[in-house]
Amino acid sequence: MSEVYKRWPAPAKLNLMLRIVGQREDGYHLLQTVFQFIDLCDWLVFRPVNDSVISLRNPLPGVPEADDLTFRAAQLLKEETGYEGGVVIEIEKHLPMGGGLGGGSSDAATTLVALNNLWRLGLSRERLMQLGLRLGADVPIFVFGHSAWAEGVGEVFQKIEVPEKWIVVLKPDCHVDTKEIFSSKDLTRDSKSIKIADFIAGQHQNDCLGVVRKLYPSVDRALRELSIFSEARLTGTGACVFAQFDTELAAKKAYLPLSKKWQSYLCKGINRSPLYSSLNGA
Ligand SMILES: C[C@](O)(CO)[C@H](O)COP(=O)(O)OP(=O)(O)OC[C@H]1O[C@@H](n2ccc(N)nc2=O)[C@H](O)[C@@H]1O
Ligand SMILES: Nc1ncnc2c1ncn2[C@@H]1O[C@H](COP(=O)(O)OP(=O)(O)OP(=O)(O)O)[C@@H](O)[C@H]1O
Repeated sequence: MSEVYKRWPAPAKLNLMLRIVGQREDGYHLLQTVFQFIDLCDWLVFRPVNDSVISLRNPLPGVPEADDLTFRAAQLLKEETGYEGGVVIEIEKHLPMGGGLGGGSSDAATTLVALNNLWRLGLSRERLMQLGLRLGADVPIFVFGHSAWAEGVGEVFQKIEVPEKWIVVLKPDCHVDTKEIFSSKDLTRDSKSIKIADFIAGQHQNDCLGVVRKLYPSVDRALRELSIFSEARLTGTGACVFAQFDTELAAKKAYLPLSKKWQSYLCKGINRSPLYSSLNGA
């Protein structure tokens, strides 16, 4: 009989606002952003093996195994701890790639948290966040596991509670390159810092919006079509755009017509990552 292994969730995130307030000497940008998760997830399975090899059961099309963030996260854990075992990783991919929903980063964070548990490594959440940052700026929030006001390059967190609204996400048919947006000469890099209270009062600006709209006309179209129903925003550097709704009914009224034309998702904002409910039930 084949063994049944646990499935670990890797949720998507949204940036409910994003301000660029400076730039470090290494080129990375200093941000103020608000992260919230949505109940749309990739699912990962980790099967222990008797040798020391890390492998992917079903590598993602177009992503060489050694570049996959789950592979790199597992390898980093082995390097850091000297752990000698291996693992086969299986990814059930649902999150669109290059959509600004942080799918690859979330897969990496789930790998760090799950293998820390399965391999009994005993690393603290703080340490896993530091390791995650070496894989990408968006990895630490998924290890943190709670909605947050974030500063630094997006890795210094303060827990916040954000209304858990219904959300419609549209994925325009393009892949936005985060690096390209952050290297644009037209990017606003000197926004004034604001306070959490300003965000709560309605400051939802995303400083990447102007550059992304100009370079990617389909993002511009998605924003215009979604804004007929509610305030439409860009997550991260895109390509995904989203709008919040107070009721499921209102969200469906937007989702139904838009989903005929756009790759779209009807989901809910969540303040606690399902990764930790999964860990506690491990
Ligand atoms: C835009 C956000 O999605 C907001 O959550 C993230 O800051 C991006 O996070 P990410 O996709 O994990 O990005 P990384 O893979 O670390 O970085 C991609 C590229 O974006 C630029 N980058 C990223 C994050 C940051 N705070 N400043 C930057 O300038 C860097 O040129 C970097 O080479
Ligand atoms: N497990 C993975 N899942 C998705 N992409 C991965 C993975 N591992 C590596 N990648 C690479 O990372 C790139 C970005 O993918 P991802 O889905 O994380 O984009 P994103 O949602 O725009 O991320 P972010 O919001 O962090 O910029 C992909 O095009 C792919 O080449």
